[in-house]
Amino acid sequence: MEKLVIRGGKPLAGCVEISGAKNSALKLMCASLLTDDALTLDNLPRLADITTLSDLLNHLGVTITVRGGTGGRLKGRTMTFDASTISDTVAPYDIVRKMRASILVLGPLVSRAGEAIVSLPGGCAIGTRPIDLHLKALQTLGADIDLESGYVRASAPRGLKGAVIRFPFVSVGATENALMAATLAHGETVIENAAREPEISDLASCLSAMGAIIEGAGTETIRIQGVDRLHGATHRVMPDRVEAGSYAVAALITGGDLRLNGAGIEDMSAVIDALRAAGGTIAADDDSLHVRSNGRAHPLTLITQPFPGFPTDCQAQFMALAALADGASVITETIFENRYMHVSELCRLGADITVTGASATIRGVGRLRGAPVMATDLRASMGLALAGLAAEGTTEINRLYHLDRGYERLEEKLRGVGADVERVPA
Ligand SMILES: CC(=O)N[C@H]1[C@@H](OP(=O)(O)OP(=O)(O)OC[C@H]2O[C@@H](n3ccc(=O)[nH]c3=O)[C@H](O)[C@@H]2O)O[C@H](CO)[C@@H](O)[C@@H]1O
Ligand SMILES: C=C(OP(=O)(O)O)C(=O)O
Repeated sequence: MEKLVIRGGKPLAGCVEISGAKNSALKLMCASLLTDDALTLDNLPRLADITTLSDLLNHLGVTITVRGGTGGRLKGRTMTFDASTISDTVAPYDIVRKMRASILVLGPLVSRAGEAIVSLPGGCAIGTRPIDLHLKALQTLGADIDLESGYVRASAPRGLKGAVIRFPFVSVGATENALMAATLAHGETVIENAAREPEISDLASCLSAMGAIIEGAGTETIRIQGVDRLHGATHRVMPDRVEAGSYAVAALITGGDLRLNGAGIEDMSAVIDALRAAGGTIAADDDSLHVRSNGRAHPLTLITQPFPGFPTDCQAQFMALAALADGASVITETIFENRYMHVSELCRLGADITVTGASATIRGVGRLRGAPVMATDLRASMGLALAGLAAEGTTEINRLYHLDRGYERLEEKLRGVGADVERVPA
């Protein structure tokens, strides 16, 4: 076990390279199951979740070749996924329990191999996170679904059949599972009330490069004409908009000035609006986002929403910023029912936050003071790290494995812009 020790109070300044998006990379890797040719992905981040999914794909028979970075040590890796032979269609509990996104092998497996047995991923700290919409979508495409001993058994021995899938509410993962499954279904599939997240568009563009016929990705209606087979392709993973949003908050919360190279600015409007509302000077040029603090943040009113709304994955980070604002902020979480696990830990650093139902009222304080805190989930951990960077004294963040799921070389990137942070044995 390791912990992060942050000696706060230093304004961060300089450039941060933004990595490839975890939440796109994982789905793109699952898409490799749809073809017996090789799929090459560039700009893959070095993250624990990528390793976990690689282990799962290996278990299913996918051969993976890693070709190192495309540039300096902080550049992404290139990996080739060869699923010419799917030797096993069981995604075991031991791997799936480490990462919920493992459920994204279900659609591709049943669509290409005609069957899949995938462990139910279970809930996690941020909510119960059922997968009913994923299962309903695959049933609509003609898969037989049974739940047995903690596993989902999906079968479609004669292949899936295109259909109209109408989601009752927006789900990123269910849209992705349905989209991947539909590429090899017979006939046309229409996904209504689809998620519009940029990661869906990135997945659709990779699938299209593999020969899929897809229209409307990035809108609420996606049309897919099924094809007999997909072929290999090379695709570059989009930038991580949540990582970029997190470093943007690091600039404002420390009174700093950061240039975020490779940030996907066009996918960050809601976050950029929030950074401006907080009083930051934000400039976008080419592929970098320049974020400069103008002193203490202004209070914020934020509501998490599906894209293009403000992302739930940036909620904890902006709550840390609001904790030091010059007035009272209100943040409302509408996506996950339990995504306030960081509140009590922020309060241990001196924040003044009250949660009522889905809303948190954050009364800004003049300063935070370092303390040992416990990370509960990925973004909560980043919220605490950001608060620690601004706090007086030393903050220790335990359970670092949460951060390692989603932030590539965090302490290296932070040290590169002047933070006093180190990883030590816990
Ligand atoms: C690996 C990945 O990309 N994770 C992201 C993905 O998660 P994920 O794809 O799991 O999130 P969803 O969009 O599916 O979840 C949205 C809401 O729908 C609920 N739901 C979802 C599916 C279902 O079958 N039934 C159901 O009730 C969930 O519990 C949640 O309350 O999108 C979330 C929302 O932007 C992000 O916070 C996660 O970082
Ligand atoms: C919640 C997240 O990831 P996951 O869906 O994999 O838990 C996240 O990236 O913030």
